[in-house]
Amino acid sequence: MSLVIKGASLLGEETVDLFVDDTGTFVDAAPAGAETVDASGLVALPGLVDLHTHLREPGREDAETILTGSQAAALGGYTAVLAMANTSPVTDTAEAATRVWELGREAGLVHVQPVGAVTRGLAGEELAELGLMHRSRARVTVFSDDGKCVHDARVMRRALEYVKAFGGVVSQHSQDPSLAGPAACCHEGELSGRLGLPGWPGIAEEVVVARDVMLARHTGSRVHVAHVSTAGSVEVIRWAKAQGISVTAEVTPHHLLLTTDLLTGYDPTYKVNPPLRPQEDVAALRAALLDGTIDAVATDHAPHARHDKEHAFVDAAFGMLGLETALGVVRTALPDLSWADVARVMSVAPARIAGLAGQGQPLAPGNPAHVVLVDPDATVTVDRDASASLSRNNPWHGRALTSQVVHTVYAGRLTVRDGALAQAGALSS
Ligand SMILES: NC(=O)N[C@@H](CC(=O)O)C(=O)O
Ligand SMILES: [Zn+2]
Ligand SMILES: [Zn+2]
Repeated sequence: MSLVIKGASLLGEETVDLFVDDTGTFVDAAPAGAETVDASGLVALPGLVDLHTHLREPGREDAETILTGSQAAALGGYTAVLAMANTSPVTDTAEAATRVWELGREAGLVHVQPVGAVTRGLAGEELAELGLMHRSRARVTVFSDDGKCVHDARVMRRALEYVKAFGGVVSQHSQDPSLAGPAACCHEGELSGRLGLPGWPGIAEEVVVARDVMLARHTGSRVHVAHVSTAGSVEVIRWAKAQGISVTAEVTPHHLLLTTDLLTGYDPTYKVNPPLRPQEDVAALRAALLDGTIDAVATDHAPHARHDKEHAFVDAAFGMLGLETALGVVRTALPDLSWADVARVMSVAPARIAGLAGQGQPLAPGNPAHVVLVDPDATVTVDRDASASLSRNNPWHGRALTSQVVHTVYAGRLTVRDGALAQAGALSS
């Protein structure tokens, strides 16, 4: 099906018509018989790209599947997601990575790009099949033990040396386990003491970020810092970039808007790794995103079944949903961010970091048609039950967020139309 996207405001600037042919490519004139999508008043951005998504398949299909996670992604305006490796079994072989990639293709709603584990079983000891995963059909280029830190410096050094050969990148979950162990669940400070919750100090993140940028310098390889959460980490990354070290970084929507004081009610919805931080850190993260020290926003969409999340705070699983709300949270947290900057941090930079050809490209003839059309003025009150995700651990429930995804186009096909999933029939046409 070819498309005419009529009257869209390109990155919030001039109003244009966009034409898509039946191969899913932008062209410079309306193809015969094209379907018209009314985009008047809507902002057109390149389809969003999420560097950090947990899809839970294989292993925890009660919490999310590749299909339901793809649906949530499309509703959030995404056309590509990187699926983290901490599934069961772990994505640590070419076969496992290829399977995730294939299931993503079958779902057909976004590009699902598997992230490969750095170490076998995420155990932090032996390297996983990095080269084989890269040479598989999935062409894995991003490797991460996310959920766990690659804390052994020798293993991290080896991994960086190994992926350098093919331009890969290691995305690190920065958490020194001797400073913040598995029980650590609340930003360490006056509040963690008062609440009696095990503290997760900012320094446990910062020492790993500092070590890793030095390893990146030493190896000449590329490191990516997942879910940066403290002002101290921002300082280290700013310094490293100024030295010309190949480091990139992401921040989550929740770390841009929510603060640690939400934990006073012991609501496990707000339990996440790394933990919510004080306002000073939130302010530093916002400033770092604006000045380019932090390259990208990544959701860290972390669905959990009720029976894993609805526990006493210390026993509940870490993580919160994010795909469907990310754009609204970014717009709400940073109302002055230009649409060009939204495109930069949510599409262009993440596509570049992950090396995803065809994603994060200008909406121009010759490029694949991955587009999101956003109502910039809408206010949406989040309802956790109106979600494509199988999980309900949504920290935004009941909150009003600015802007709404109206249509999403993936490879020239409408995956979301008028704010709802497009019919399967329309997808296959
Ligand atoms: N962010 C989280 O709190 N949880 C993630 C793991 C992770 O991103 O570290 C998960 O897999 O549930
Ligand atoms: Zn993590
Ligand atoms: Zn994660």
